[in-house]
Amino acid sequence: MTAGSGQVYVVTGGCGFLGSHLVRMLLEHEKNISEIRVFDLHLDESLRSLSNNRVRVRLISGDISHLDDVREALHGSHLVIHTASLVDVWGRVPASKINEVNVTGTENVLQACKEEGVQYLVYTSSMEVVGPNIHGDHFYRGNEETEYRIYHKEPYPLSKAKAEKLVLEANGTKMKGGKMLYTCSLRPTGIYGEGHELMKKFHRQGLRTGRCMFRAIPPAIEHGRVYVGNVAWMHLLAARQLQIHPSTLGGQVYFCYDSSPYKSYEDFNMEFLSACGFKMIGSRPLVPYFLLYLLALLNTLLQWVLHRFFIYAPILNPYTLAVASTTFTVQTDKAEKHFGYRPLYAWEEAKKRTITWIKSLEVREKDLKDVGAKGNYCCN
Ligand SMILES: NC(=O)C1=CN([C@@H]2O[C@H](COP(=O)(O)OP(=O)(O)OC[C@H]3O[C@@H](n4cnc5c(N)ncnc54)[C@H](O)[C@@H]3O)[C@@H](O)[C@H]2O)C=CC1
Ligand SMILES: CC(C)[C@@H](O)CC[C@@H](C)[C@H]1CC[C@H]2[C@@H]3[C@H](O)CC4=CC(=O)CC[C@]4(C)[C@H]3CC[C@]12C
Repeated sequence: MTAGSGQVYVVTGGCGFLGSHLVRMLLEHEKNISEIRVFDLHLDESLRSLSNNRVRVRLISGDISHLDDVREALHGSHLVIHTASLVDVWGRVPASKINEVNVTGTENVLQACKEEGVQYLVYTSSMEVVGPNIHGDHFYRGNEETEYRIYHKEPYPLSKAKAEKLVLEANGTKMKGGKMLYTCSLRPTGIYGEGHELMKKFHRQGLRTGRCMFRAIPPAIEHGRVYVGNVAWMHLLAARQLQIHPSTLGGQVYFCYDSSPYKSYEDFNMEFLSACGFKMIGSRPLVPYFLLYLLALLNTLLQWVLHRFFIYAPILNPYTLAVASTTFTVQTDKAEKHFGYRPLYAWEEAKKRTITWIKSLEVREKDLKDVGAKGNYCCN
């Protein structure tokens, strides 16, 4: 296929953790495309060099909350994978901003699809549109049909739920020229893998405490996790099959899953960190839940007191504690039944890749320290 004869895909948020894996996945495994438009507010120039003689990677700087930016990016494209989002459960950004990006941004993508005649939209939703809720209702090995007491108060899950609803309601919309808009929504559980910012934070924290991690959550609390490469693979397959079987995938939601083991969030992270010399202190939580909750409340108070001076957004707050303390795991094969999804990466491969990446962080930290030390020496 000569360059230019294939389809044009748009990946919103394509410079992010999932987005960048998705761009690489499309380049490697999608033969029907000639251009990948990477639409993002913060461009990663290294993606531009991924272009090859078959596929052009075109970086487009823009704000998803600005309709004109989105319209321009989608003009002439064939399909959109919409992953751009403000992923914040720590109070780093105001609720209004989260809503502006995650909800208004999604409205803009839908509006631009209709105006530009883009027929296919795959939306990156989240497990959070379901739960866990803050009442501690466990979601144990649930699927897309499992009844659950959905209760949202936090801006992020609220915004993802609103956005997903808009996407699903837009499925079947008639567009100019008699074309139809087809949409589907993918719900990853906690994504892990190369480039995961939160894992970097846990790793840095652990380095500061002599590679000791202190257990805060009972090991029996399971949290669903899915490898970023498999999430990207599922997006690619959903995008491909939405075009071939729009009546099957259109208007549907699919949890993203693979063979990653069911473990507590902390124990799952230790699958990688223990290979880097870290150890978990405590076979059960070192402090009682009420003390953790008081600490979480204190963090919220400090965030409020300090917010005029700087953004204080620690990992632990009442919401993250509630989520971490409530089982949420999925067991489903809906994506396999509907569009033949099977994980591209087995657990052992996903684990190996993630460990290799974390070890590369250590090399980088050491190099930075060495440069710092030399730098200090030179300045003495
Ligand atoms: N990280 C996780 O564990 C999970 C993430 N998700 C979803 O996956 C998607 C990707 O998440 P991550 O890769 O983790 O986040 P990320 O923060 O690494 O990537 C999001 C991207 O969106 C871009 N973006 C933010 N605001 C924008 C705006 N106004 N205009 C244009 N681009 C903008 C950011 O620059 C970033 O590149 C999101 O939709 C998130 O809700 C779902 C489940 C779990
Ligand atoms: C400090 C300890 C209590 C520690 O165990 C806290 C872990 C906590 C920061 C994470 C536990 C569960 C995570 C969330 C979950 O994976 C679902 C998510 C889906 C998304 O779409 C975005 C990220 C997140 C909200 C994720 C965030 C981090 C946790 C709350």
